[in-house]
Amino acid sequence: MATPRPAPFTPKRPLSTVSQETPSISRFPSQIRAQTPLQANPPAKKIKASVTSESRTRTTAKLKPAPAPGSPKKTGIGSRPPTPGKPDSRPGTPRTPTRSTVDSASFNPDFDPEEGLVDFQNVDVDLSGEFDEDTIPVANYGAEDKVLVSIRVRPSEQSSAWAIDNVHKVLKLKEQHAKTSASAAHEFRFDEVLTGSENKPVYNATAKSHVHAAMDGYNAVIFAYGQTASGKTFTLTGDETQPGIIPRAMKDVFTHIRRTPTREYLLRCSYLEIYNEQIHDLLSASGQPVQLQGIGDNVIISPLREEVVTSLKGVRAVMERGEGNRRTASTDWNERSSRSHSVFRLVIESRDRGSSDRDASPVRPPTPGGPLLHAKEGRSVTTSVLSLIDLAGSEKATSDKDRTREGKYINTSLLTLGTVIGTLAENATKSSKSKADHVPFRNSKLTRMLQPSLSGNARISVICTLNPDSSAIAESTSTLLFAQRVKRVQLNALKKEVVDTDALIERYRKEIEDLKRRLAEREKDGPVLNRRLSAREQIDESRAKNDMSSRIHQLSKLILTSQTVDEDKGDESRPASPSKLNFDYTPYQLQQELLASKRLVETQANQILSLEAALASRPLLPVDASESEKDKLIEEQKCTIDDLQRAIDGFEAHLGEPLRQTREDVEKEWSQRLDEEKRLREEKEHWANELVRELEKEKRNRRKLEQENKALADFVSNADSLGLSRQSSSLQTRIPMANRSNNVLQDSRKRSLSLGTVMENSPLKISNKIKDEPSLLEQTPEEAWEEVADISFGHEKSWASRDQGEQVDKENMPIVA
Ligand SMILES: Nc1ncnc2c1ncn2[C@@H]1O[C@H](COP(=O)(O)OP(=O)(O)OP(=O)(O)O)[C@@H](O)[C@H]1O
Repeated sequence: MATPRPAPFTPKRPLSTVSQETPSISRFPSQIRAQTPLQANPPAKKIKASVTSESRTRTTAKLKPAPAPGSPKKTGIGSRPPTPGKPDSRPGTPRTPTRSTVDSASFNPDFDPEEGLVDFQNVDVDLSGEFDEDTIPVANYGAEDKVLVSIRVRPSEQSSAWAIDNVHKVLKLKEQHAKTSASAAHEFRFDEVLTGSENKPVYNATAKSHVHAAMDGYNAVIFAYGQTASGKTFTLTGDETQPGIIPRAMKDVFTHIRRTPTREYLLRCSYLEIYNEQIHDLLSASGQPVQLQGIGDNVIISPLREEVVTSLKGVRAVMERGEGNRRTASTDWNERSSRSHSVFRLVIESRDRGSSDRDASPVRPPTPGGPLLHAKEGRSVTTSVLSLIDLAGSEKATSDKDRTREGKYINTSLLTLGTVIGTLAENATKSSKSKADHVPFRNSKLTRMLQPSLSGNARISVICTLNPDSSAIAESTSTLLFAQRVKRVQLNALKKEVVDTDALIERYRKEIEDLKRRLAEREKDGPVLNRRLSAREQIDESRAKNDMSSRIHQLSKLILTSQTVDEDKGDESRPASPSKLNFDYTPYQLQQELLASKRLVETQANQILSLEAALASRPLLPVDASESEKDKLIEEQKCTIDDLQRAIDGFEAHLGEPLRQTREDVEKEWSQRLDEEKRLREEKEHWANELVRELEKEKRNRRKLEQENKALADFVSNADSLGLSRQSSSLQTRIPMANRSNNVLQDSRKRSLSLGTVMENSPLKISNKIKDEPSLLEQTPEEAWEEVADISFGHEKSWASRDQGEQVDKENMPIVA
């Protein structure tokens, strides 16, 4: 049996406050609308149906009776007024690119990056009448370790089912309803219990201290939770007469800057939504799904467009653009129900402006629990993120198929949020961390995105919105139980700061200054230079200047975008180039972007090189290292030296030994050869001396023989001349002469024998020719005699013929003779 559908809460608003033509800015004050450039050209955005816009009630507005249960007014998307530039705004359909008209960092060569830095002098606070001008509260958020949980009960035309005690911050179900409800006995107590349509007290009680915590360097999360049509969007965004938490928070941010002359700030904002478990960047026209990367509590949202904002007006414009891209639809309970969880993020970077300013300025007291911001040279950079989350409302099944499907996703993620909060609350009560239960953060995109904050690294404020009607008691009780669980979650948020004074922001600032100086020089020389340049060169020069401007612009954006990550890197987290490509740019602008990116890569490559060089040349120990550190280093180096020595010894033992052996063997062999050669030489010298001596002796003997031969010849000739008997005398003469010659030959033979012995043993080589010639020593006495006779009587002739006919080696001459 179909249960009667609860009456939708659609309080009406007087038509005069909102016009049909400008529905997109229905949530902002009319005076703001007048200032924004969107007025002339309203941005493409999905809006609540005019009926819904009108239905927003003022504080004192009387709520009109709701349509009869069971017959909800289904306006539907198709029945909404046409939205300029957005023909089909159906949930889930691709969104038409929207162009930023904000004074956030748009692509403009004349953009001065210094303008991106906001301080107390140049901040545009744009104080409006409806905003609170209270002094900044210095809340004790530093000591806070619990989630700030508040209940906001929406006004209702019906009588409330709940007894509300604002003073004691207690809610209790009324008697008449308690009988049938499970929460009958429950009395719910929270940090704040708020009623009415005034958003200012809600902001002051639930968000203000967290906004200032974010400005002071803490991550802060403020989110609204509750059933559909209970007032989450109204609380966070509000309308033109009742700005919600987000516009008030933004206004407070700029007020804070104006009141803090000691620091300078850089603000970036992004806007995304989780629709059917897919994350979409509400500021990017690319339609590219956003991914969650990182490990554990380190969650990177990428690619995500972040826009530098320098004024409240700029923030509003960015918000409007994002709002326009949000998926909303009419449901049975809400004419413009949020069909997604939306997250508005503001990244706040700040740094000290220097000691002189600090001394002169009124200084806020240091934040309790947080580290001091002042680094060595007082230029540390503090980064924090303020997240403002409007959750989709939990709901029962609707009559629309698409809404039912969306509702399933919404309910699943809210259920996961509940489970995560429940587990965290349970874990907070456990004494040891090892007993802690696994927290299923990854079960939904919402909880995964909130993991760092829910794990404790953020100040959290939860505003649970209630529909006080009796028909919603079950949902309200569920919401209150969720709120109770959240209250038990333990927090431990710390400031996030870059203590290193060489932070990126500083380095890029230097580069920006350098580029600006160079650009100014070119501008100065421009007129003179242009006269000398051809038309083509002038265009090139102009392009170069544009490149420089783009580069300045790009760098100024880079300073602010350390959150993005290279997709290809997977889970590895590192600062990377931001994904800020705007497809609304003209081709020329895209080219400029490309050029600027290329140059950035080059610069970063150079920076890497110089860092590597610095790393390589850095001393092993700092100058002010302690003695123990030095001793330790010496000890380590000694160990290294010992190791090296051992290695050298090992080398000697295993490789040096064979080499030495070889060398010794070679040396020995050559030394033996040398000795042998020396010995042979000595022997030769010795025999040469012997030969010389023998030769001399032979010469003497020869001379003696010649003398004897001559004397004999003289004697014979004298005897012949005396006429002695020729026969007898010749015979007689011959005999003694023969005897005598024999004697001489015998002597010669002896001498030759001794010389022959010498020659035989001599190492000197004797010519074969001489060897073959018959020696006197080997001749018979008769032959010798003939020879002698021949010598006696024809020696002159004999020697002459020898000279002519025979080639006798002179060396052998004495021997033969
Ligand atoms: N405190 C309030 N005072 C006056 N009007 C309110 C209040 N809370 C909610 N409303 C009105 O109730 C209607 C539904 O509120 P709202 O859209 O904020 O609900 P929601 O919780 O965001 O719903 P959903 O989850 O479906 O998006 C709106 O028209 C809104 O103006």
